[in-house]
Amino acid sequence: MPIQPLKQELVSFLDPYMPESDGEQKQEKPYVILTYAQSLDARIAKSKGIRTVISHGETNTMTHYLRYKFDAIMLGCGTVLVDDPGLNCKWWPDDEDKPEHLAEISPRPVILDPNGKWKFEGTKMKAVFDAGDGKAPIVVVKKRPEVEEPNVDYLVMETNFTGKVDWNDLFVQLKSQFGLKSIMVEGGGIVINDLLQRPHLIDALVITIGATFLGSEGVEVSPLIEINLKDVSWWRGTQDSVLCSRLVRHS
Ligand SMILES: NC(=O)c1ccc[n+]([C@@H]2O[C@H](COP(=O)([O-])OP(=O)(O)OC[C@H]3O[C@@H](n4cnc5c(N)ncnc54)[C@H](O)[C@@H]3O)[C@@H](O)[C@H]2O)c1
Ligand SMILES: Nc1nc(=O)c(N)c(NC[C@H](O)[C@H](O)[C@H](O)COP(=O)(O)O)[nH]1
Repeated sequence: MPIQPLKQELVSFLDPYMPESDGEQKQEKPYVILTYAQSLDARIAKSKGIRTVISHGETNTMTHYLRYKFDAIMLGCGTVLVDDPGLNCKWWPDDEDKPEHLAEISPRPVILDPNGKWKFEGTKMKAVFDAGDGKAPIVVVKKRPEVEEPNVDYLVMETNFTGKVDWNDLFVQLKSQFGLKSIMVEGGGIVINDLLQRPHLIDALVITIGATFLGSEGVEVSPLIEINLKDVSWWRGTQDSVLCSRLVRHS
């Protein structure tokens, strides 16, 4: 389905929080933003197993604009198993022709799946890839699968006693092994709550706030510790608003 035109004011609103387009970024780690849509009661879905639309058409297009600007889009396996997302980019500049294949402008999906629960085959992401409209994923696993899927790259990483990989190591590996200089992390709940607690790893937040309550059974975004924001800006749309900010880093 085609997306709405991009509200032009969103370009200048987002600009201070975007990665440098070409300049060589000197740091070891890619430029990382955390971006998601939440309800007024800080829920990102009605429940773990339900794909829930929170964004208005305007902010849905904004997400595609972000996909255009970033090298990679990262999600936990909880989200890909429930939402079956395509993760490609359907937006390109008005003054450019439609790309022959949307894969050219789409970010590389990165799926966190240490226990190998998700398969590329049979997904919307695979159908999009087969049509030339999206890139094949990098899957982060703790052990290389016995049967590797065609076109998938596996990044094997150690996990700690909670089954998690070290975020800093992960970002550094994604840049050094795959050349990913910028990553937008889209969720879901476990990933967002974990990363919000690591302000030193997050370069910016882009949060859509929808005019809805999803209820206490919903997937909640609420980090264990207090997190303070700086350089805060707001954009107000027809139905939802967007907050951009940086996170205060602990000394
Ligand atoms: N509104 C939004 O913007 C938005 C965005 C994304 C997802 N969602 C919703 O979120 C829900 C899913 O969230 P969730 O919390 O169940 O799952 P999730 O997507 O956060 O995935 C969690 C899984 O990712 C892996 N993982 C997370 N951190 C890891 C780490 N550091 N190292 C290794 N593996 C790691 C683990 O296997 C973990 O079980 C769905 O309902 C989805 O619709 C909403
Ligand atoms: N920005 C945003 N607003 C929402 O209301 C919502 N539910 C998501 N959720 C993020 C989740 O990862 C989705 O599954 C993919 O964003 C879908 O991606 P596709 O359109 O299939 O490419 N994201």
